[in-house]
Amino acid sequence: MGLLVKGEWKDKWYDTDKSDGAFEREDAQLRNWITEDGQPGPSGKGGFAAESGRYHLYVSLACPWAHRTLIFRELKGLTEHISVSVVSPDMLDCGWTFNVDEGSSGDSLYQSRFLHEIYTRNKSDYSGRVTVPVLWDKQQACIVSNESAEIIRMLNTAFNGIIGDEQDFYPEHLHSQIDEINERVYHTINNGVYKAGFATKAEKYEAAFSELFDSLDWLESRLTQQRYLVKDGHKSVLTEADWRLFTTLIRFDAVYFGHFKCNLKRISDYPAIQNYVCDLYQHPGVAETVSIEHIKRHYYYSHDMINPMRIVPVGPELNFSAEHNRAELD
Ligand SMILES: N[C@@H](CCC(=O)N[C@@H](CS)C(=O)NCC(=O)O)C(=O)O
Repeated sequence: MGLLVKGEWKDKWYDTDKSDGAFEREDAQLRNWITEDGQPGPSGKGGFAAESGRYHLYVSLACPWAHRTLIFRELKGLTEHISVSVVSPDMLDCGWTFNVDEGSSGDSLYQSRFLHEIYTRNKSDYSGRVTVPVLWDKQQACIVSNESAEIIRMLNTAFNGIIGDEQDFYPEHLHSQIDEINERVYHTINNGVYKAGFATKAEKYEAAFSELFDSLDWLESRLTQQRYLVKDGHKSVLTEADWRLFTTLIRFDAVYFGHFKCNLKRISDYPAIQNYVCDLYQHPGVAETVSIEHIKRHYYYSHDMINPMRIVPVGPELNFSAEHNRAELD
């Protein structure tokens, strides 16, 4: 694990000293948008028009943030239009690598060895963390974005004219409801598990732990009443809020419960949430984006600060293909 400082790779773990033992996630720096006609999006510069075959995603199958982008690529029928490279699950001294022997697909564009080469190809003196996902423009040979929350919004709409798909996971009239749920889910669940797992002081871990399980209780009661998180009139509808939550829930029992010490309850102890995960997992195209093997290997093997012997647990038994009762709910 490390970062780039003026284009030079430095092997360095997260610095929690400056925040008294709390893990604080850095904001993504590269924030351009693909739009239908290449006009600038809400941030960054323009010139990134939606085109078939022009863009490439660098992802890790282990990473919950990258996972969102793979799900949207599937849901929106973009697999033929946006190519993908998968990094190795092992993220050690050199950061994310394209080591094929360890399960990477290799870098089909530049045959790079390390993901940090993609960041310096974009900007030779880049300083910052080298994270997945990365959305790459093959035409201009540069990074469009390294912020998953924004990449999924681009995939949701920018390519509609090309693919003829109008499914909208962030409909205008539901923005405020979706944003409000995303806010709580992000801070207490998506990033909450990391705040618990990467804390270096007990009180910071305990604070994240209690917020996390308060939010899971809130979700259990909400999902007992309704199929999806957001209501549109009487019925709930599937939105990006569900997909953003899903990528954390699917990793929970395999990794966060043990490795990040989020062990008050497993997801399988919450009947409604467990069925909800199965429901989303069984949505067409989604199971293909889930690799429990990469997920377990990445966290347990890469974070030697937390698991110095790098032994990857064999269990638990997981069955996301089980029957669920969710279709009966509003
Ligand atoms: N804001 C980013 C966060 C991405 C992120 O933190 N990815 C992790 C993998 S789960 C990563 O690449 N970490 C490497 C590092 O922090 O050095 C997003 O959502 O796209």
